[in-house]
Amino acid sequence: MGCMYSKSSAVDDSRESPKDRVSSSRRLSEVKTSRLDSSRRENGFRARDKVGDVNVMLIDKKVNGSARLYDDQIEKKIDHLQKQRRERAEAAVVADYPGAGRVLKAVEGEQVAAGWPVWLSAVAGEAIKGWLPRRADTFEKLDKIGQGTYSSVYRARDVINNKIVALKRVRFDNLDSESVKFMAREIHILRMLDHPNVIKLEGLITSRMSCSLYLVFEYMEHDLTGLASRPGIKFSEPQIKCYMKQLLSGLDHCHKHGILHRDIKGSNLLIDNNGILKIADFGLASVFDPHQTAPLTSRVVTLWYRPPELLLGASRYGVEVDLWSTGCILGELYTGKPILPGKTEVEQLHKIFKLCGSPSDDYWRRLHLPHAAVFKPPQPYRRCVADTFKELPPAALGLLETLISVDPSQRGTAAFALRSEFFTASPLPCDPSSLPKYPPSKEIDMKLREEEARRHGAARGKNELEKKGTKDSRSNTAYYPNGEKIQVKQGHSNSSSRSEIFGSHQEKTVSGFLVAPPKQARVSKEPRKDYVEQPDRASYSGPLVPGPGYSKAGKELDHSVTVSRNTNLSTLSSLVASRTALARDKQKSGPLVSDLVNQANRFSGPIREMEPVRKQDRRSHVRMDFDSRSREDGNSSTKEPALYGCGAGQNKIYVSGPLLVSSNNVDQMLKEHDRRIQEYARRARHDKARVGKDHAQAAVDSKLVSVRGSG
Ligand SMILES: Nc1ncnc2c1ncn2[C@@H]1O[C@H](COP(=O)(O)OP(=O)(O)OP(=O)(O)O)[C@@H](O)[C@H]1O
Repeated sequence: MGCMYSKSSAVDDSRESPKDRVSSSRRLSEVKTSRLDSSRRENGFRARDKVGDVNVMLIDKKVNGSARLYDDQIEKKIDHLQKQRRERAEAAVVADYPGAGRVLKAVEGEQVAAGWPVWLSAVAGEAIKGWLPRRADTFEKLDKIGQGTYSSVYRARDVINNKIVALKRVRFDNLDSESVKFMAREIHILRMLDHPNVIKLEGLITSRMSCSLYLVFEYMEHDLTGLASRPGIKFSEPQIKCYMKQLLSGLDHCHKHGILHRDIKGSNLLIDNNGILKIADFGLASVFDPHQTAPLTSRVVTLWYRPPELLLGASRYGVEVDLWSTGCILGELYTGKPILPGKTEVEQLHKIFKLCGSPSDDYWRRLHLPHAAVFKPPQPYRRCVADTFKELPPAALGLLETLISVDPSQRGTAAFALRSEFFTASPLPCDPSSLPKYPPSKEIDMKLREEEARRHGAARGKNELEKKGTKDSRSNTAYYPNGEKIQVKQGHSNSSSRSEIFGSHQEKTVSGFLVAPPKQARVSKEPRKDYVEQPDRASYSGPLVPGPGYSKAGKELDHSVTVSRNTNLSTLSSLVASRTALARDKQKSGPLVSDLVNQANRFSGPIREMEPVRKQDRRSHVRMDFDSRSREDGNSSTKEPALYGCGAGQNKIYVSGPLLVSSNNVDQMLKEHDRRIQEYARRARHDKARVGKDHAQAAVDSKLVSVRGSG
């Protein structure tokens, strides 16, 4: 039953009163009002009709021209619409990350009672379902063993189970549900997989009040990049087969469970002391849709391992993307160096076409690739895989030919590869347990070796500066854009974490972890021998060594950086490296070609969203394209040293940001940039979602108006 109300005075508006309502005016004192929460309803009031004992809604007549009454029917309608909207939002979460999404409120309550933080349970209840969080003080952090773009990884002792584990601290913003969902997807996918060649997630460390999360993994002593870059290591054919067999078995398991890894590369293939290889880092993994209904992003897979269709912008793809990367690993294991080390997406594609032949007309017709018009080479390239890899045993070449087919449909499957002659022809794969035992070796160790060598280089540069009267020899010198010198602390990329870990002998660190006893800390403080052995290898870019191609697709930066000639570009993300090289090149060979710039900029795709960063780009441009290939083709071996060779002693890095930092910190700086770009992207997504919500709200509002009108 409804009555007329006015906020300011009694109003009789018979136009608005259906017959079944009592159309008498009512005094405001007869209703208990509360302002509706949303600003979009700033003129609306939720109210309780004390007389009729029903929920009503008041719209302030000052704005709407007349006082309106909405009876409990309309209130129900609002509730219903709001509920629908909530359900749709929840369904969207589940569709995005099937299984990783929300759980029923009751389950959420149970999870929070069990110690999970609300922000996690509310967004990713499904991913943590059935698990209890582990407490930080049941682990003793030992040392930092890995630094990913999204994470830091530590070796730690699980004091309850008395075993060594790896703790991955994932970087995300717990107040941003998109960011939490992204992280939850990794957890959810890891929980779906159970195979000896896939890393096992053993638990999660967090607490109700915590805003961070650690993933607990079985500990793996090596990664393939670190292992392969160790001085003196050359894998035998049975060993290569052994690693390849394990990689393909793990992949086969992922693919059979509908998971695409989308970042297969050496540093993500972990190896333990028993020679067991496990695929790790599912941060970019995705649930694979065999019917290809939902488009996927093409900005995945680290550049050197990225298949041509992704470089061309494909958004419908499947297991073949992982098989391409696997082919690159196979070639690399045999040749001892990356087979397609492009510095930019354009150059990457060019290298692929030069090696694998340019795609057929049928390919372009069938695949409808977004960037086809721009990157279709004007003249065809002949495939020369067999010539290039003629030293490879025939069975290995056969498998390589299949895996790096330009046409994704020719790459087969992991199961198919496992049945290939490569694994049945002599010599057979060796048993993992027969593999040699190596001292711990990780990509990070290799980076430390590089850094050490860079410091040597910096010291040489410093001597030159000292000759010119520069005094400070202990701190790195950095410059403001105006050329003013600033001092920055001598930085080791791990220094803060190391001091956190080793610097205190208190029982627990601030983060709640136990710390290693002093004795161990002392031992660990000693520089690890393998970090510094053969520092002259630092510029070595041999097998599975991270370089520009190791930057993840979504993490490529697009801002202006000029690096001195003796900065090791292998540590820069691809776009930065290319721009760096080009800026150098520009100094040497005059102006850039603007149409190539436009072409390259068109190719940068979604990064456009990050206008704040891109605005700084204008000064440097990507120069590589198919027109430049003639220069490169003609003299590729001499051109690259010209771009990337080590010149004499400049130690400054010019960045378009506020600070100019020295080369020792470039990794950290780029990582920070990467992080910020991720942040921008996340915010953009978040804003988009908010706009979506606003639209939904507007739809509700308009429905209300029409209900009101018809009422
Ligand atoms: N279970 C583990 N045992 C030992 N080391 C590990 C383990 N997991 C990861 N690491 C080390 O930490 C590094 C970073 O981990 P991971 O690749 O999972 O993080 P990420 O942030 O996704 O990194 P990336 O930017 O390379 O993708 C790895 O290259 C590896 O060396």
